[in-house]
Amino acid sequence: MTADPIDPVRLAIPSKGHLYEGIIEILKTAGYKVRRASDRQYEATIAGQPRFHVVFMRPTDIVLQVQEGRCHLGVTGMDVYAEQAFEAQEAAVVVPDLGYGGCRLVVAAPESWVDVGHVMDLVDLTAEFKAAGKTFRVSTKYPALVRQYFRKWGIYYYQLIDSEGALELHPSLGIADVIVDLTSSGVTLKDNRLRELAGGIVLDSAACLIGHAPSLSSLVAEGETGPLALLLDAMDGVRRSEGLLHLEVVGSPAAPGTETAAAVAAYLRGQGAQHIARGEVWDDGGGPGWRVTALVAAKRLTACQRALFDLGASRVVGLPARFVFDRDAASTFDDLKERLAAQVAETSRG
Ligand SMILES: Nc1ncnc2c1ncn2[C@@H]1O[C@H](COP(=O)(O)OP(=O)(O)OP(=O)(O)O)[C@@H](O)[C@H]1O
Ligand SMILES: O=P(O)(O)OC[C@H]1O[C@H](OP(=O)(O)OP(=O)(O)O)[C@H](O)[C@@H]1O
Repeated sequence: MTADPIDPVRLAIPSKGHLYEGIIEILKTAGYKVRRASDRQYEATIAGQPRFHVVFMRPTDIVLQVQEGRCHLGVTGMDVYAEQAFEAQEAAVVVPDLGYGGCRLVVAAPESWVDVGHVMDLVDLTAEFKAAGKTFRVSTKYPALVRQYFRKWGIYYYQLIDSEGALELHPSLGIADVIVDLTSSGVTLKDNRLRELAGGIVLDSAACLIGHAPSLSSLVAEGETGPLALLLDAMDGVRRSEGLLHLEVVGSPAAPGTETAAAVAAYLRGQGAQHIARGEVWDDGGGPGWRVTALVAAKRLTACQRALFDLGASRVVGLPARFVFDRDAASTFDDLKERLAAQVAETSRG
Protein backbone atom coordinates (compact mmCIF):
# COMPACT_ATOMS: atom_id res chain seq x y z
CA MET A 1 0.00 0.00 0.00
CA THR A 2 1.41 3.40 -0.92
CA ALA A 3 0.87 6.33 1.43
CA ASP A 4 -1.09 9.37 0.29
CA PRO A 5 1.10 12.16 -1.06
CA ILE A 6 1.93 14.89 1.44
CA ASP A 7 -0.50 17.74 0.89
CA PRO A 8 0.10 20.50 1.75
CA VAL A 9 3.89 20.45 1.82
CA ARG A 10 4.75 22.70 4.75
CA LEU A 11 7.80 24.92 4.19
CA ALA A 12 9.12 26.87 7.19
CA ILE A 13 10.94 30.14 6.59
CA PRO A 14 12.60 32.46 9.15
CA SER A 15 10.09 35.19 9.96
CA LYS A 16 12.65 38.04 9.99
CA GLY A 17 16.33 38.81 10.35
CA HIS A 18 19.39 37.75 8.39
CA LEU A 19 17.81 34.66 6.87
CA TYR A 20 14.47 36.09 5.74
CA GLU A 21 15.03 38.22 2.62
CA GLY A 22 17.44 35.84 0.89
CA ILE A 23 15.05 32.89 0.68
CA ILE A 24 12.12 35.08 -0.35
CA GLU A 25 14.29 36.36 -3.24
CA ILE A 26 15.51 32.89 -4.24
CA LEU A 27 11.97 31.53 -4.23
CA LYS A 28 10.66 34.50 -6.20
CA THR A 29 13.35 34.15 -8.87
CA ALA A 30 12.64 30.42 -9.01
CA GLY A 31 8.97 31.20 -9.74
CA TYR A 32 7.69 30.59 -6.20
CA LYS A 33 6.45 33.99 -5.10
CA VAL A 34 5.52 33.93 -1.42
CA ARG A 35 2.26 35.78 -0.77
CA ARG A 36 2.42 37.13 2.79
CA ALA A 37 -0.22 39.66 3.80
CA SER A 38 1.99 41.42 6.36
CA ASP A 39 5.20 40.83 8.28
CA ARG A 40 3.07 39.92 11.31
CA GLN A 41 1.30 37.18 9.42
CA TYR A 42 2.89 33.80 10.12
CA GLU A 43 1.35 31.81 7.29
CA ALA A 44 1.49 32.35 3.56
CA THR A 45 0.78 30.73 0.22
CA ILE A 46 2.90 30.53 -2.89
CA ALA A 47 1.40 31.93 -6.07
CA GLY A 48 0.45 29.12 -8.44
CA GLN A 49 1.77 26.41 -6.09
CA PRO A 50 -1.25 25.09 -4.16
CA ARG A 51 0.71 22.11 -2.79
CA PHE A 52 2.95 24.43 -0.73
CA HIS A 53 2.01 26.09 2.53
CA VAL A 54 4.54 28.49 4.05
CA VAL A 55 4.90 29.12 7.78
CA PHE A 56 7.20 31.70 9.38
CA MET A 57 9.15 30.89 12.53
CA ARG A 58 12.40 31.51 14.37
CA PRO A 59 15.37 29.63 12.91
CA THR A 60 15.75 27.46 16.03
CA ASP A 61 12.06 26.48 16.00
CA ILE A 62 12.33 25.55 12.34
CA VAL A 63 14.85 22.80 13.15
CA LEU A 64 12.56 21.50 15.87
CA GLN A 65 9.42 21.52 13.73
CA VAL A 66 11.21 19.81 10.84
CA GLN A 67 12.58 17.23 13.25
CA GLU A 68 9.05 16.59 14.53
CA GLY A 69 7.67 16.38 10.97
CA ARG A 70 5.17 19.20 11.47
CA CYS A 71 7.08 21.03 8.76
CA HIS A 72 8.37 18.99 5.85
CA LEU A 73 10.98 21.49 4.66
CA GLY A 74 12.66 24.40 6.40
CA VAL A 75 15.17 27.16 5.81
CA THR A 76 17.46 27.88 8.72
CA GLY A 77 21.09 28.66 9.53
CA MET A 78 23.64 25.85 9.40
CA ASP A 79 24.81 27.08 12.83
CA VAL A 80 21.36 26.52 14.31
CA TYR A 81 20.95 23.17 12.59
CA ALA A 82 24.41 21.94 13.66
CA GLU A 83 23.74 22.92 17.27
CA GLN A 84 20.51 20.91 17.32
CA ALA A 85 21.65 18.12 14.98
CA PHE A 86 22.84 16.04 17.92
CA GLU A 87 19.18 15.59 18.86
CA ALA A 88 17.48 16.25 15.52
CA GLN A 89 18.27 13.07 13.66
CA GLU A 90 15.08 13.12 11.63
CA ALA A 91 16.06 16.52 10.20
CA ALA A 92 18.31 16.09 7.17
CA VAL A 93 20.25 18.70 5.23
CA VAL A 94 18.97 19.06 1.66
CA VAL A 95 20.96 22.13 0.51
CA PRO A 96 23.86 22.97 2.86
CA ASP A 97 24.52 26.45 1.46
CA LEU A 98 21.78 28.50 -0.16
CA GLY A 99 24.29 31.23 -1.00
CA TYR A 100 23.36 33.83 1.60
CA GLY A 101 23.33 34.28 5.40
CA GLY A 102 27.07 33.60 5.51
CA CYS A 103 28.65 34.02 8.95
CA ARG A 104 31.01 32.13 11.22
CA LEU A 105 30.81 30.97 14.78
CA VAL A 106 34.05 32.08 16.43
CA VAL A 107 35.86 32.23 19.74
CA ALA A 108 36.53 35.85 20.67
CA ALA A 109 38.56 37.25 23.57
CA PRO A 110 39.13 40.79 24.88
CA GLU A 111 41.57 42.77 22.69
CA SER A 112 43.46 43.59 25.89
CA TRP A 113 44.57 39.94 26.23
CA VAL A 114 47.78 40.45 24.29
CA ASP A 115 49.13 36.98 25.14
CA VAL A 116 46.07 35.17 23.83
CA GLY A 117 46.01 35.22 20.03
CA HIS A 118 45.33 31.59 19.14
CA VAL A 119 42.69 29.22 20.45
CA MET A 120 45.55 26.89 21.51
CA ASP A 121 46.54 29.52 24.10
CA LEU A 122 43.30 28.66 25.90
CA VAL A 123 44.64 25.20 26.75
CA ASP A 124 47.19 26.70 29.18
CA LEU A 125 45.03 29.61 30.22
CA THR A 126 42.09 27.44 31.28
CA ALA A 127 44.51 25.14 33.17
CA GLU A 128 45.98 28.21 34.93
CA PHE A 129 42.49 29.37 35.91
CA LYS A 130 41.80 25.95 37.38
CA ALA A 131 45.12 25.84 39.26
CA ALA A 132 44.31 29.26 40.75
CA GLY A 133 40.87 28.00 41.84
CA LYS A 134 39.07 30.20 39.30
CA THR A 135 36.43 29.28 36.73
CA PHE A 136 37.05 30.12 33.07
CA ARG A 137 33.65 31.20 31.70
CA VAL A 138 32.50 31.01 28.09
CA SER A 139 29.27 32.72 26.98
CA THR A 140 27.49 31.19 24.03
CA LYS A 141 24.17 30.30 22.44
CA TYR A 142 25.78 27.14 21.03
CA PRO A 143 26.71 24.91 24.00
CA ALA A 144 26.80 21.62 22.09
CA LEU A 145 29.05 22.94 19.32
CA VAL A 146 31.35 24.65 21.79
CA ARG A 147 31.74 21.50 23.90
CA GLN A 148 32.58 19.46 20.83
CA TYR A 149 35.03 22.08 19.56
CA PHE A 150 36.84 22.62 22.88
CA ARG A 151 37.14 18.85 23.32
CA LYS A 152 38.86 18.71 19.93
CA TRP A 153 41.46 21.25 21.15
CA GLY A 154 41.93 19.55 24.52
CA ILE A 155 40.28 22.36 26.46
CA TYR A 156 38.44 20.88 29.43
CA TYR A 157 38.40 23.36 32.32
CA TYR A 158 35.67 25.87 31.64
CA GLN A 159 32.07 26.67 32.43
CA LEU A 160 29.52 27.50 29.77
CA ILE A 161 27.27 30.48 30.36
CA ASP A 162 24.21 29.73 28.27
CA SER A 163 22.95 33.08 27.02
CA GLU A 164 20.73 34.79 24.47
CA GLY A 165 21.75 37.98 22.68
CA ALA A 166 24.37 40.73 23.11
CA LEU A 167 27.07 38.30 24.20
CA GLU A 168 29.68 40.81 23.09
CA LEU A 169 28.98 42.71 26.34
CA HIS A 170 29.73 39.74 28.57
CA PRO A 171 33.51 40.05 28.93
CA SER A 172 33.38 43.76 29.82
CA LEU A 173 30.54 43.16 32.31
CA GLY A 174 32.49 40.32 33.90
CA ILE A 175 29.85 37.75 32.96
CA ALA A 176 32.33 35.70 30.90
CA ASP A 177 36.01 35.57 29.98
CA VAL A 178 35.52 34.76 26.30
CA ILE A 179 32.51 34.38 24.02
CA VAL A 180 31.65 32.05 21.16
CA ASP A 181 29.32 33.94 18.86
CA LEU A 182 28.50 34.65 15.25
CA THR A 183 30.33 37.21 13.21
CA SER A 184 30.28 38.24 9.58
CA SER A 185 31.72 41.73 9.02
CA GLY A 186 33.56 41.66 12.37
CA VAL A 187 32.20 45.12 13.27
CA THR A 188 30.31 44.02 16.39
CA LEU A 189 33.38 42.28 17.85
CA LYS A 190 35.62 45.26 17.08
CA ASP A 191 33.16 47.82 18.46
CA ASN A 192 33.07 45.83 21.69
CA ARG A 193 36.87 45.56 21.89
CA LEU A 194 36.92 41.83 21.23
CA ARG A 195 39.20 39.90 18.89
CA GLU A 196 38.54 36.68 17.01
CA LEU A 197 41.19 34.12 17.99
CA ALA A 198 43.27 32.50 15.28
CA GLY A 199 42.13 28.92 14.73
CA GLY A 200 38.94 29.90 16.53
CA ILE A 201 36.35 29.15 13.86
CA VAL A 202 33.94 26.68 15.40
CA LEU A 203 31.74 26.58 12.29
CA ASP A 204 31.30 28.28 8.91
CA SER A 205 27.61 28.83 8.43
CA ALA A 206 25.18 29.85 5.71
CA ALA A 207 21.45 29.62 5.17
CA CYS A 208 20.51 26.01 4.44
CA LEU A 209 17.48 23.97 3.44
CA ILE A 210 16.60 21.04 5.68
CA GLY A 211 13.85 18.45 5.47
CA HIS A 212 12.08 15.88 7.64
CA ALA A 213 13.71 12.64 6.49
CA PRO A 214 10.58 10.43 6.27
CA SER A 215 8.70 13.23 4.48
CA LEU A 216 11.62 13.67 2.07
CA SER A 217 11.36 9.98 1.18
CA SER A 218 7.68 10.37 0.47
CA LEU A 219 8.23 13.53 -1.61
CA VAL A 220 11.11 11.93 -3.53
CA ALA A 221 8.80 9.00 -4.31
CA GLU A 222 6.61 11.42 -6.27
CA GLY A 223 9.41 11.55 -8.81
CA GLU A 224 10.74 14.19 -11.17
CA THR A 225 7.41 15.94 -11.62
CA GLY A 226 6.56 15.98 -7.93
CA PRO A 227 6.61 19.22 -5.93
CA LEU A 228 10.00 18.59 -4.30
CA ALA A 229 11.81 17.84 -7.57
CA LEU A 230 10.29 20.89 -9.24
CA LEU A 231 11.25 23.15 -6.34
CA LEU A 232 14.81 21.80 -6.01
CA ASP A 233 15.41 21.87 -9.76
CA ALA A 234 14.22 25.48 -9.95
CA MET A 235 16.43 26.45 -7.00
CA ASP A 236 19.43 24.67 -8.58
CA GLY A 237 18.83 26.60 -11.79
CA VAL A 238 18.60 29.90 -9.94
CA ARG A 239 21.74 29.31 -7.87
CA ARG A 240 23.68 28.25 -10.95
CA SER A 241 22.66 31.44 -12.77
CA GLU A 242 23.65 33.77 -9.97
CA GLY A 243 25.70 36.74 -11.18
CA LEU A 244 25.77 35.44 -14.75
CA LEU A 245 24.82 37.12 -18.00
CA HIS A 246 23.87 35.34 -21.15
CA LEU A 247 26.14 37.09 -23.61
CA GLU A 248 25.60 37.48 -27.30
CA VAL A 249 28.43 38.90 -29.39
CA VAL A 250 27.81 39.43 -33.09
CA GLY A 251 29.88 40.75 -35.97
CA SER A 252 30.14 40.67 -39.70
CA PRO A 253 33.03 38.86 -41.27
CA ALA A 254 35.38 41.63 -42.33
CA ALA A 255 38.10 39.08 -41.76
CA PRO A 256 37.08 35.47 -42.57
CA GLY A 257 34.15 35.08 -40.19
CA THR A 258 35.02 31.84 -38.50
CA GLU A 259 38.43 33.14 -37.45
CA THR A 260 37.00 36.26 -35.86
CA ALA A 261 34.38 34.23 -34.01
CA ALA A 262 37.06 31.79 -32.87
CA ALA A 263 39.20 34.66 -31.57
CA VAL A 264 36.20 36.08 -29.67
CA ALA A 265 35.43 32.65 -28.21
CA ALA A 266 39.06 32.21 -27.13
CA TYR A 267 39.06 35.65 -25.53
CA LEU A 268 35.85 34.92 -23.61
CA ARG A 269 37.25 31.58 -22.46
CA GLY A 270 40.22 33.51 -21.05
CA GLN A 271 37.74 35.71 -19.17
CA GLY A 272 36.23 32.69 -17.46
CA ALA A 273 33.11 32.48 -19.65
CA GLN A 274 31.29 29.14 -19.74
CA HIS A 275 29.17 27.33 -22.30
CA ILE A 276 30.69 29.17 -25.25
CA ALA A 277 29.11 28.44 -28.61
CA ARG A 278 29.61 30.04 -32.02
CA GLY A 279 27.91 29.94 -35.34
CA GLU A 280 27.01 31.75 -38.52
CA VAL A 281 24.16 34.23 -38.74
CA TRP A 282 22.62 36.36 -41.46
CA ASP A 283 21.49 39.91 -40.91
CA ASP A 284 18.16 41.29 -42.03
CA GLY A 285 19.52 42.05 -45.46
CA GLY A 286 20.88 38.52 -45.85
CA GLY A 287 24.49 39.58 -45.21
CA PRO A 288 26.71 36.95 -43.52
CA GLY A 289 27.91 37.33 -40.00
CA TRP A 290 28.92 35.38 -36.91
CA ARG A 291 27.62 35.05 -33.40
CA VAL A 292 29.20 33.87 -30.18
CA THR A 293 27.09 33.13 -27.10
CA ALA A 294 28.39 32.41 -23.62
CA LEU A 295 27.63 32.70 -19.95
CA VAL A 296 29.86 35.28 -18.33
CA ALA A 297 30.11 36.85 -14.89
CA ALA A 298 28.13 40.10 -15.04
CA LYS A 299 30.85 42.00 -13.22
CA ARG A 300 33.35 41.20 -16.00
CA LEU A 301 31.30 42.29 -18.98
CA THR A 302 32.00 46.01 -19.00
CA ALA A 303 35.74 45.34 -18.85
CA CYS A 304 35.40 42.98 -21.86
CA GLN A 305 33.35 44.98 -24.31
CA ARG A 306 36.15 47.16 -25.77
CA ALA A 307 38.38 44.15 -26.31
CA LEU A 308 35.49 42.40 -28.08
CA PHE A 309 35.06 45.39 -30.42
CA ASP A 310 38.82 45.39 -31.09
CA LEU A 311 38.53 41.73 -32.09
CA GLY A 312 35.82 42.59 -34.64
CA ALA A 313 32.53 42.43 -32.76
CA SER A 314 29.88 44.93 -33.82
CA ARG A 315 27.40 44.37 -30.96
CA VAL A 316 27.59 42.93 -27.46
CA VAL A 317 24.39 42.18 -25.50
CA GLY A 318 24.27 40.76 -21.99
CA LEU A 319 20.97 39.52 -20.57
CA PRO A 320 20.70 38.48 -16.91
CA ALA A 321 20.48 34.70 -16.70
CA ARG A 322 17.60 33.61 -14.49
CA PHE A 323 18.00 29.85 -14.70
CA VAL A 324 20.96 27.79 -15.81
CA PHE A 325 20.23 24.10 -16.26
CA ASP A 326 23.14 21.95 -17.24
CA ARG A 327 22.70 18.27 -18.01
CA ASP A 328 26.11 17.42 -16.54
CA ALA A 329 25.79 19.49 -13.37
CA ALA A 330 24.92 17.98 -10.01
CA SER A 331 21.23 17.90 -9.19
CA THR A 332 20.10 18.38 -5.60
CA PHE A 333 17.05 16.20 -6.18
CA ASP A 334 19.05 13.34 -7.73
CA ASP A 335 21.65 13.54 -4.95
CA LEU A 336 18.95 13.45 -2.31
CA LYS A 337 17.27 10.49 -3.98
CA GLU A 338 20.58 8.61 -4.03
CA ARG A 339 21.33 9.46 -0.41
CA LEU A 340 17.91 8.27 0.73
CA ALA A 341 18.22 5.06 -1.29
CA ALA A 342 21.68 4.43 0.22
CA GLN A 343 20.23 4.92 3.71
CA VAL A 344 17.43 2.44 3.01
CA ALA A 345 19.98 -0.08 1.70
CA GLU A 346 22.17 0.49 4.77
CA THR A 347 19.22 0.00 7.13
CA SER A 348 18.08 -3.19 5.43
CA ARG A 349 21.67 -4.59 5.57
CA GLY A 350 22.12 -3.71 9.24
N1 LIG B 1 25.90 38.86 11.17
C1 LIG B 1 25.31 37.91 10.48
N2 LIG B 1 25.46 37.84 9.16
C2 LIG B 1 24.84 36.89 8.45
N3 LIG B 1 24.05 35.92 8.98
C3 LIG B 1 23.88 35.97 10.28
C4 LIG B 1 24.50 36.95 11.08
N4 LIG B 1 24.14 36.76 12.32
C5 LIG B 1 23.31 35.69 12.30
N5 LIG B 1 23.18 35.21 11.09
C6 LIG B 1 22.36 34.05 10.67
O1 LIG B 1 21.01 34.36 10.96
C7 LIG B 1 20.50 33.40 11.88
C8 LIG B 1 19.44 34.02 12.74
O2 LIG B 1 19.88 35.22 13.20
P1 LIG B 1 18.88 36.44 13.35
O3 LIG B 1 19.53 37.33 14.34
O4 LIG B 1 18.57 36.98 12.04
O5 LIG B 1 17.58 35.76 13.89
P2 LIG B 1 16.93 35.95 15.28
O6 LIG B 1 15.55 36.40 14.97
O7 LIG B 1 17.82 36.76 16.16
O8 LIG B 1 16.89 34.49 15.76
P3 LIG B 1 16.55 34.16 17.23
O9 LIG B 1 15.32 34.93 17.54
O10 LIG B 1 16.36 32.66 17.22
O11 LIG B 1 17.77 34.57 18.03
C9 LIG B 1 21.70 32.89 12.61
O12 LIG B 1 21.45 31.65 13.20
C10 LIG B 1 22.72 32.83 11.49
O13 LIG B 1 22.54 31.66 10.72
O1 LIG C 1 30.20 40.63 12.48
P1 LIG C 1 28.95 41.47 12.36
O2 LIG C 1 28.63 41.78 10.94
O3 LIG C 1 29.04 42.71 13.20
O4 LIG C 1 27.71 40.61 12.89
C1 LIG C 1 27.73 39.99 14.13
C2 LIG C 1 26.46 40.15 14.88
O5 LIG C 1 25.37 39.63 14.10
C3 LIG C 1 24.58 38.81 14.94
O6 LIG C 1 23.71 39.59 15.67
P2 LIG C 1 22.32 40.09 15.06
O7 LIG C 1 22.55 41.24 14.15
O8 LIG C 1 21.60 38.95 14.45
O9 LIG C 1 21.59 40.56 16.35
P3 LIG C 1 21.09 39.66 17.54
O10 LIG C 1 22.00 40.04 18.67
O11 LIG C 1 19.68 40.05 17.71
O12 LIG C 1 21.22 38.20 17.18
C4 LIG C 1 25.59 38.17 15.87
O13 LIG C 1 24.98 37.68 17.05
C5 LIG C 1 26.54 39.32 16.14
O14 LIG C 1 26.16 40.07 17.27
